[in-house]
Amino acid sequence: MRRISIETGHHYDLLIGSGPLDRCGEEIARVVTPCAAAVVTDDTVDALYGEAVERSLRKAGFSAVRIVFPHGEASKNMGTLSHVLESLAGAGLTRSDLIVALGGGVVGDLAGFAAACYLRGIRFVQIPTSLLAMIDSSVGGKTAVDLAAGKNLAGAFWQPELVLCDTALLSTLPGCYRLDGLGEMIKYGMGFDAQLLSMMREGGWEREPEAMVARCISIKAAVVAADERDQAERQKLNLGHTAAHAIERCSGLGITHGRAVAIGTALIARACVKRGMLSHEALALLEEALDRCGLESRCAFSARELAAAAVNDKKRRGDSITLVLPATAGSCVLHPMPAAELEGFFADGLN
Ligand SMILES: NC(=O)c1ccc[n+]([C@@H]2O[C@H](COP(=O)([O-])OP(=O)(O)OC[C@H]3O[C@@H](n4cnc5c(N)ncnc54)[C@H](O)[C@@H]3O)[C@@H](O)[C@H]2O)c1
Ligand SMILES: O=C(O)C(=O)C[C@@H](O)[C@H](O)[C@H](O)COP(=O)(O)O
Ligand SMILES: [Zn+2]
Repeated sequence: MRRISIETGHHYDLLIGSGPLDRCGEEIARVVTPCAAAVVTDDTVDALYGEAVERSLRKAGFSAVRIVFPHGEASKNMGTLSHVLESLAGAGLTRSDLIVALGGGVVGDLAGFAAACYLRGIRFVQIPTSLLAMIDSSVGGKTAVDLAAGKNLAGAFWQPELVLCDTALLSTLPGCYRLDGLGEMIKYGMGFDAQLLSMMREGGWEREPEAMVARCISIKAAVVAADERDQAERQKLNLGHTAAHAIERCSGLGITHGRAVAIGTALIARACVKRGMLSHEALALLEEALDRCGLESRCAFSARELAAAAVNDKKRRGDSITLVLPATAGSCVLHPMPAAELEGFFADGLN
C-alpha cells in the first residue's frame, strides 16, 4: 500500500492500494483510539460495503452505527445534513468519537461538513468509493452542502484524520460515474500536468489506473499544502468549475459534477482560444483527451443562463469574478474580470 502525506495545518496520510477496506478498522485504529464510530454513507454504497466496514470497525474495538441517506447530488443539502446531525446526536456521539465517510464525493462533502458542525467539530475519516472521491474530494478538507442558490454554498474547511483509498472498490462503480472521475482527471491534466493530459489522450487511464489515481492525488496534495484555505493557488483546482457548477444547476443536477467539469473546462478553453489566450494545439489536445475518455465537451445552455446560474460562484468578490483560465496544456492562471463580462466570455466558449 502506498502512503501519501497531506501537509495541511492538520497533517494526515492517504493510504492507497487494492484491498484495504476489509481491514479499515485496523488502519483507522492506528490514528484514532477505538471509540464510537458513525459510518455515514448512501444507500447504494451501504448495500455494497456498509457491512464490511462495520464488521472491521467492531473487530478493531470501535462500536459502530450506520447513518444512511439516498444516493445522488439531490441529497447533498441542508435536509440531509440535519438528518445526519440528528442521527449523530441520537446515537450519543461525543467529542471523542468519530465519523467515517464511506462513499463518493456527495457522502464525503456532507459527512465532512457534519463532522465540522457536530458539537462544533469532531474527527472524521474518509473512505472514498468513487473515482472522483479518490482523486479529488477526499483530499484537502473542502466540505459542503448545496443551497437552492448554488453548489457548495454552505460548508467548512475540515480535514480528516485519514483517507483510506481502496481502488478495488472501483470494480463496482458504474461507468457513468467513472466518467465523473475522468472529468476531474482531465482538469488536473489541463491545469497542472501536460504529461497526464497526453496520457489520457492515449488511453493511459485504462492501462495504468492506479498510477493515474496516485498522480492526481499528488497534484492535489501539493496544491492544498501550498494554500489550504483557497486564498490563491488552490483556486486553480477550480479550473472549469465556474461553468461546471452553472451547468449542474441549469440541468437540475441531471449533468453530474465531473461531466460538467469536463464541459466547463472545454468551454473556458474555447473562449481562451478565441481571445488569443490559448493555442489551438492545446485546445485540440484537451478535446482529444475528452473524446478518448467518452466525455462530452459541449452543453445546450445559453451564455445568459450559465452566467445567471454562476452568480454565486465563490471566486466572486463584489463586482469582480476570478476565472481560472488554461494558459497552456498543463498550466492555468487566475484571471479577475468584471462579473458583468462573464456572459460574453461564456458566449465565446459556446461557439
Ligand atoms: N470537496 C471537494 O474537494 C470536492 C472535489 C470534487 C467534487 N466534489 C463533490 O463531489 C460530488 C461528486 O462526487 P461523485 O462523483 O463521487 O458522486 P456521488 O457521491 O454521487 O457518487 C456517484 C454515484 O456512485 C455511487 N457509488 C459510489 N461509489 C461506488 C462504488 N464503489 N460502487 C458502486 N456505486 C458507487 C454512489 O452511490 C452514487 O450513486 C459533487 O457533489 C461535487 O461537488 C467535492
Ligand atoms: O479542492 C478544491 O479546492 C477544488 O476546487 C476541487 C473541486 O474539484 C471541487 O469540485 C470543489 O468542491 C469545488 O469547490 P468550490 O469552492 O468551488 O465549491
Ligand atoms: Zn470538482
